[in-house]
Amino acid sequence: MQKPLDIAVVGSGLVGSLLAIYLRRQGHSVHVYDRSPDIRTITFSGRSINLAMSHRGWKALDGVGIGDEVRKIAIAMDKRAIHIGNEVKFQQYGKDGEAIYSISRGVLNRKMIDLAEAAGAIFHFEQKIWDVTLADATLHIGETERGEWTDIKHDMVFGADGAFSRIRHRMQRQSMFNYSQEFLEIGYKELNIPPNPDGSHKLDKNSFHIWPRGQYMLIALPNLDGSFTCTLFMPFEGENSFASLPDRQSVEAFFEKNFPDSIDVIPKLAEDFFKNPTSTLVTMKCFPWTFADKVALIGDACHAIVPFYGQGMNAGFEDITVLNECIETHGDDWVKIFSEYEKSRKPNADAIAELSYRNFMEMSSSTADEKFLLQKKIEKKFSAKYPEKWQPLYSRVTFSHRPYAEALAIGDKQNEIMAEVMAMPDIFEKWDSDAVEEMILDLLRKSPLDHS
Ligand SMILES: Cc1cc2nc3c(=O)[nH]c(=O)nc-3n(C[C@H](O)[C@H](O)[C@H](O)COP(=O)(O)OP(=O)(O)OC[C@H]3O[C@@H](n4cnc5c(N)ncnc54)[C@H](O)[C@@H]3O)c2cc1C
Ligand SMILES: NC(=O)C1=CN([C@@H]2O[C@H](COP(=O)(O)OP(=O)(O)OC[C@H]3O[C@@H](n4cnc5c(N)ncnc54)[C@H](OP(=O)(O)O)[C@@H]3O)[C@@H](O)[C@H]2O)C=CC1
Ligand SMILES: Nc1ccccc1C(=O)C[C@H](N)C(=O)O
Repeated sequence: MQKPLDIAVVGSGLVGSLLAIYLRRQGHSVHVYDRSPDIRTITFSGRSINLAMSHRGWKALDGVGIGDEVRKIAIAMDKRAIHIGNEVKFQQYGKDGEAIYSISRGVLNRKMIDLAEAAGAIFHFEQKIWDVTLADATLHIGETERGEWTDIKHDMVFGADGAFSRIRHRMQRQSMFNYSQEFLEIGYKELNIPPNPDGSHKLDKNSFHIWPRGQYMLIALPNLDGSFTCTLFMPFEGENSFASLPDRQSVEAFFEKNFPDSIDVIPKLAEDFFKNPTSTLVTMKCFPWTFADKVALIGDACHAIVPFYGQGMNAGFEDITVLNECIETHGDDWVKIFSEYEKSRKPNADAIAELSYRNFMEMSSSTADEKFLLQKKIEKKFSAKYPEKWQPLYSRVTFSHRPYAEALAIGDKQNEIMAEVMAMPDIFEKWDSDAVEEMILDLLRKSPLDHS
């Protein structure tokens, strides 16, 4: 336990509500402010209905003993189901027993607010934070940006207010504060596959479904009620884009041509397509993340990434794990805690931003490529035989707690090795042979991966 402080958390999203639980466990009084109404009292309509949770997320939840509670509402997905034409191919994610987990964002967020409240955090909904005075951790709250504001002073403020953070907005005015934001030319739209009349799932429930089509793709994640939430990722403009689908007829024709096996399972295709918004995707980077011992950013507020690795929330939860480790090490020295926290997290946030960006190509193009699938098969076999010599990149990111930056660096070296292996003549015939194994061992001897 630390010396008790009066701490404000701005944002009651996934990261803010979990952080509130951790701060309560350290003995602080915690006030959480959110501009939106209490998500427990409204029908949830935010971005991405469901999310994939993996090892890093589970560790943060288990750290305050709420992992098992959340596991009850999660569905394991141990493989990709890749839909090409009318055929489905499966690609296992990791070792037997390893999986990523589909969870409803709304259900998870509601549960965490309940748990944070039970832990003693006090929530203030429909409170818009417009500004913060960094030097003394004072929040400025009001109905409108130009109207009257109320000032509320705390000992410390955490900005967990998402990709368009107002807390970060104020920090941006500091000299030596670096900031960048880049929107993708690809947007997304959510669609729905309802359950069968008996409540069962229409597609394999324990798979992450992908329809890879190069410049665009459709994905589907299972929900507990037997439905799937689908997301169409596609360019805003050009051929095969949202702009090229202006009406019911064009949408139906596009899906019939490009996703023929989805037609029967998405009954309200055109209706949902025009009812649901087309949303944007952004990568946001900044540094520093903290101001003295007064203000710190956490989660999407300091590292918004594109969603293609399913790691944004996981990375935000890992911020909390690391912050808590810094607290355990440095006691009440918050200057030290903040400085270690941002130094440790920044390179890893940058690494997962890069990996997430790259995973769009892997999902939308490579998964449709026989050579890619063969490469994954070779890596899986080699890693099963020599686990201490080779852990595939996907597992390093998803089923490990080692730093993302290490995964990126080692993954690049592994790719160089695999490029040589895949260039072997007749690789499709001899992928299972001793010659392939020998070649990998030889390349590893010449260029070790620096396993720790
Ligand atoms: C399409 C899509 C799919 C995704 N899929 C996954 C996935 O499968 N796995 C995964 O790990 N991650 C995924 N992510 C990323 C994940 O959604 C985010 O990383 C996560 O929501 C970040 O949580 P947060 O609490 O930091 O921010 P947010 O969830 O954005 O919460 C911020 C909160 O702050 C409040 N707020 C904002 N401004 C103010 C203000 N001025 N005053 C008061 N309150 C304010 C908001 O109302 C909100 O409640 C996905 C993202 C997208 C876009
Ligand atoms: N990494 C990524 O790719 C991410 C992408 N996104 C995308 O960005 C877009 C916006 O996301 P998100 O912020 O979640 O969406 P919201 O719809 O919640 O917010 C969008 C904007 O509307 C304003 N707003 C919303 N609600 C309120 C309110 N109650 N009071 C005052 N202003 C409000 C905010 O403006 P103001 O700034 O003035 O408060 C905010 O910047 C979506 O397309 C989403 O998918 C979002 C997060 C991460
Ligand atoms: N949650 C997501 C949301 C959007 C796009 C991808 C994901 C993923 O999780 C991808 C998964 N990790 C994969 O590599 O197959």
